[in-house]
Amino acid sequence: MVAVVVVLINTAANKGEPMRERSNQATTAILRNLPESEMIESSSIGGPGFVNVLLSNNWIAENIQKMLVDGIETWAPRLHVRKAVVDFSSPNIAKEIHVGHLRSTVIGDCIARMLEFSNVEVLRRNHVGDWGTQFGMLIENLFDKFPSVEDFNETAIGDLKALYKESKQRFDEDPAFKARAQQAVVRLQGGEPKYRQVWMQICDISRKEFDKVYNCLGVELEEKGESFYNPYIPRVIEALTNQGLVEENEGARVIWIEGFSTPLIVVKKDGGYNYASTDLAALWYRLNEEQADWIIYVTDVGQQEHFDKVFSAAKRASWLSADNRAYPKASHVGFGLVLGEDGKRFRTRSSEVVRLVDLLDEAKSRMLKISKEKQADRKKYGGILWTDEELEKISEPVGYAAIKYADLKSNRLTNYTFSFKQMLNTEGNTAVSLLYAHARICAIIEKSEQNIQELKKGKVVQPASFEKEREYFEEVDAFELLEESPSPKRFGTWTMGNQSENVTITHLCSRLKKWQIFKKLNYNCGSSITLSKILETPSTTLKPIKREDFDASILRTPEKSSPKITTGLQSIQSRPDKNITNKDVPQRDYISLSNELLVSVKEESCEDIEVGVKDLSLASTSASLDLDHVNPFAMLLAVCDQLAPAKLLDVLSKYCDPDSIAKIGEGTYGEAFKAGNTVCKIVPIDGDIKVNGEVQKRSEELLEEVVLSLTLNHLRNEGDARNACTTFIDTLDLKVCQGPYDAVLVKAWEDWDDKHGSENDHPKQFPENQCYVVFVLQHGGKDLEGFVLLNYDEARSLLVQVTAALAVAEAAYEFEHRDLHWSCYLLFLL
Ligand SMILES: NC(=[NH2+])NCCC[C@H](N)C(=O)O
Repeated sequence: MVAVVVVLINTAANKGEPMRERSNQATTAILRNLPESEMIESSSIGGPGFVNVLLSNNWIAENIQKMLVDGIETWAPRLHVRKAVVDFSSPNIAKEIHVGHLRSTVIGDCIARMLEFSNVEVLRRNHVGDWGTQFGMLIENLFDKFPSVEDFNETAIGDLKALYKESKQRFDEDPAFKARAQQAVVRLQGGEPKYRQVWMQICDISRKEFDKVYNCLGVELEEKGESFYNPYIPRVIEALTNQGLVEENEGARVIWIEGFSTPLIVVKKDGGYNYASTDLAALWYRLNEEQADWIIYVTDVGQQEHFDKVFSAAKRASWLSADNRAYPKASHVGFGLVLGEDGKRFRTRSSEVVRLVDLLDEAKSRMLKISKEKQADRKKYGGILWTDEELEKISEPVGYAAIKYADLKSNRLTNYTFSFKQMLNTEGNTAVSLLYAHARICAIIEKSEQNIQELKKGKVVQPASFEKEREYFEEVDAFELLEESPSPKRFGTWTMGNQSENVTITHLCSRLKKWQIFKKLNYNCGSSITLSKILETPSTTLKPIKREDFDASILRTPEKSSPKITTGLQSIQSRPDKNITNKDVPQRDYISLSNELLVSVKEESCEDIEVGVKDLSLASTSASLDLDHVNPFAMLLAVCDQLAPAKLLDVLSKYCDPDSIAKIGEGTYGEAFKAGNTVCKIVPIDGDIKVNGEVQKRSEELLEEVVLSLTLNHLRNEGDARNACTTFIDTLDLKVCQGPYDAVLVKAWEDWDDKHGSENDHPKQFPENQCYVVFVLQHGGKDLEGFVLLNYDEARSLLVQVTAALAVAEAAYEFEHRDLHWSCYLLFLL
């Protein structure tokens, strides 16, 4: 395990020489003054402004071990804080709890957890807005609707949101109502029982809604709403006045704060208190009654100025120290807006505020849908099926976690775009994939049947070498392959392979590595080594590879493989066709298996190598085949050894009785038919109509594929031991055809359709002059998607063979398969 810490000293370091000079001095000074520490393995300058510090593997291993034995708590930082108030979530009664409050809830809970982890006593405060002027209009409106207080209850009050809307409209439009509402605030705040009672009922309804959200998110909060601090306000204002901080301003009483053009209003013109008066009283209470050392407020960045002013007033009153680092202290933790995918404020389609319960529900139901889709896959491939209850059960926490995680992962201070699609992605940096990884780790631990608690207490685990890590992951990959394949899961298939045989996959890796090193060493003196020899690849067996020590005596002089690549083309060049250029395919002069190798070569030759490698690439036809000057269709014919296109049935019937031809598969590319022992892949080309919803491939594209097949066929040349491998499917023949599907083919197509339901277009649609390329291939067996891997050895053997084949093809022809999926593997047992 290695960690590299990069310290950015000055981003402006590149801007000018003096700056660079200074940054160099700084990095050197830091390096020189880094104290000796067992934590640090080594340190170096990593460019202007950067110091790289490599953490010691031993130190990390020892500490992780200590943590495993003594518990993660021992890693808790020691803070100079005994008690903290985290003021978060804090929605407003009778108003909707919205996505802004969701952010506050998620971020605030996270801060509270971190402090709790650090052994700080945390007061998780829900500073709900339960004391605003909104209550006047709500209560007055309710009195109009239900003249008798006894009639009030939750069902009668019903939807608070609607009540709020209605009351607000009356308040704005009807001056008499407005006056009554204002009176009602005074009566409520004066403590009149009738008003108090309705107010409490309204608060209860809102509270229930808030609690639903907190339950879903697993967040605990203790409500101390604005109303709680109301009795403290007069005393606090009086104290501040006595300190000479409160002044008259335009009829209001205010505190002036340096640096702000408007003061902090603490008593309104009408003598009422406001948000700021409450926050001053709350701050006083938290400092003096609750004796908190650190008070943290989590709200959107829009409230930054409010808190700056409140904190500055508290500093002027010496409640807080002027030094921001000193305790007790108060901090505002702001966050950006939540935006919809349209870049605007997150709203419902009818531009209403989104209800948080609905939002959480939607995350759950979308997750359920995704889980069900995965279930359908498992059904298809024979995986373990879950019951509906189980699916339901996992969708809830995963869906909710997705929302939380997406929020926490985003930059706190910038606006954040809410996207279900992104947050519920099963891959990438999302809660879903993290939880999946966690579940897998748990499954591995469970399957290992080891007592983890006991293992933890064992002796210090020496830092694993990379070799071992790789070995481990290769094994895990083999397991994964087993699990993903439709293997029988219930039988005892999780055996670790045949331990008595001296078989390890590591040997493949170490041999590959040695081979690379040898190549590197011998690059300039011109010797190479035969990869297939080193690998001792079992070409088509599903038996495990045997241990074979590397034998340096098999070093050979590298003769490049290019003459072989071009065999197919050379046969074209000898044909009389005028359209084909006589341009020779460049000789393959450079073999590069890794960047490491490229980098190690002397500088002046780097460019040549790059050019060489480009020329070699099978994809860069421009270098090997000058397509600007040839007719690709003619070229295709020539490569296929034809003067004119053949008929489909003539090609296929070479291998069997036409009536026995059967369709065996399909893709958007075309269709596969079984003809005797071969599989004929028919790919329509060059036509103008769309086939299976796609534009048809052009001759030039097929030409590439055809040359590729021929090229890979050369690997089968078993007479030559260099880079030999028979793992790639044998291309027995290649033909360009023309004309519609023959009746037997149409019948075969329809038979398959009856059984499997084709997703492809009916071949009837092909016009008279439709062209195709037919790949006649060796029948390779069953594809991995449907193949049952029975044990670890089989999975490993498959991985070894595939890896080896890819390595051989890469060594020989720079071939890279960039889209390997499980229908690309065909398997059969020997
Ligand atoms: N002490 C505080 N001011 N806390 C934050 C309260 C947030 C406020 N109720 C709002 O919805 O924006």
